[in-house]
Amino acid sequence: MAIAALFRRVAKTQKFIPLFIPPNHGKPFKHHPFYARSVTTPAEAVVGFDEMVSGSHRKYYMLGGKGGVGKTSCAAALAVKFANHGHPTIVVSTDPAHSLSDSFAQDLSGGTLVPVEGMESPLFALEVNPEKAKEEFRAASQKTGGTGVKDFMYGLGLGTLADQLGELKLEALLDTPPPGFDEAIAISQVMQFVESQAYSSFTRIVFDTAPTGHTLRLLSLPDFLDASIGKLMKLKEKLASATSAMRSLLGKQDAQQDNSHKLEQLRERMVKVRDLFRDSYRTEFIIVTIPTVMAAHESSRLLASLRKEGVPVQRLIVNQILPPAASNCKFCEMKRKDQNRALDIIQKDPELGSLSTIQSPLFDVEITGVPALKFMGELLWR
Ligand SMILES: Nc1ncnc2c1ncn2[C@@H]1O[C@H](COP(=O)(O)OP(=O)(O)OP(=O)(O)O)[C@@H](O)[C@H]1O
Repeated sequence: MAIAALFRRVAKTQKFIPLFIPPNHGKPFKHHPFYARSVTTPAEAVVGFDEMVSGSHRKYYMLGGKGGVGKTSCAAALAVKFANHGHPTIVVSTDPAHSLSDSFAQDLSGGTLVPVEGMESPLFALEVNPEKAKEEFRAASQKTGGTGVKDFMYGLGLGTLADQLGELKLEALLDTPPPGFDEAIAISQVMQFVESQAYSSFTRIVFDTAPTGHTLRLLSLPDFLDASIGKLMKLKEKLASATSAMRSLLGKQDAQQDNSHKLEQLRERMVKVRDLFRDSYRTEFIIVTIPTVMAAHESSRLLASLRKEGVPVQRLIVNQILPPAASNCKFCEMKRKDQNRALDIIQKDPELGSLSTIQSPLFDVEITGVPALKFMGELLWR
C-alpha cells in the first residue's frame, strides 16, 4: 500500500496529518524508507508484531532506556496497536515523571485506571502515583515495624527486640528512599491491581518505565526489600508468641494482625515483581535507544545488566532515525553520517548486536494524541 493511502486511511477516522511525507516513487509501502525497518539478526529468531500479538494469555511488555529517547511514545503506540488488534490493554507509567498524559494529549493522571478517549477498542491508562504508593507502604510498615510497634514493645519490656527492628533501618529507607524505590513500590502496586479478578480480562500490559539508572536499581531492589521485609516478618513471629497474651489483654490483636497481613501482602507482591521480570513466557523487556554513541553505550550497559539479572530481552528500538535525503541539507547530511556511525556501533556491539533491531524514523511533528500514536504504531510495530 502506498504511504499516501495509509495516511488517508488513518486520517479518515483520526485527525493526524504529518507535514513531511517523503515520496515513495510508486514502490510498495513496505519498501518506503519512512517505514520502520526490522533489521534481522543472526538467527532471525525473533519474529515481529504477529508474535507479540498472538495468544490470549496475558503478556507484559516493559519499555525502557535512556531519558528522552522515546520510551513513552513507543510504549503508547504499542498499547494502541495491541488494543486495535483485539487485546484489552493497559498502558502503565511507572516513571515518577509521567508523560503518558502528554503523549495521549489527555488527562490520565490520578493513579487509577482511566479509559483512553478516541480509541476504536478499549485501552486503559494508569499513571501510578509513587508518592501515594509509598505512603501506603509507610503506613503498613510503620504501624508494624516502626515507631508504633517500638513504643508498644518498649511498653511490654521488649526493648531489645525493638532495637533489633531499628537496625533494619526501614524507616530510614522510607525517609530517604534510594532511586528506584518509588518505582519498585509502584510496580508492586500495579501487580496487586492487575492480578485482581476484576481486571483478569486484560491480556496486554505495557509498561513505560523510568530511565535506565532507575530501572537497573529497581531490578535489585525487590531482593533487597524482600530480605528486609522477610527479616521483619520473622521478628514479628517471635514477637507474636512472646506477646500474644499481652496483646489480647490490651485489645490490640486485631489491628496487629491486620498490619502484619498488609506487610506480608507487600512482601508477596515484591516477590511477584521479581519473578515477573524474569519470566520469558509472560514478559519481554524492550530497550529503546536513539542513534547516538552515548545512547548506544548506555543501552549496551542496560542490556548487560538485564541479562545478568535474567530479564528476557529480544528487541531493540532505534528511534528518531533521519529519513533518507530529500534535499541538499548539509546539516542533515552530517547528522545522517553521525547516526550511521552510531548504528554501526550498535550492530557491532557484542551485546546489542544480538538483538532484533527495529529502526523508527524521526518524525517532523511531535507524536501526541491517539491518531499520531496509531500512525507511529503502524510504522514501528510490524
Ligand atoms: N520518532 C520520533 N520522531 C519525532 N519525535 C519523537 C519521536 N519519538 C519521540 N519523539 C518526541 O520526543 C520527545 C520525548 O519522547 P518520549 O516522552 O516518548 O521519551 P521518553 O524516553 O519517554 O522520555 P522520558 O525519559 O523523559 O520519560 C517527545 O516530545 C516525543 O513526542
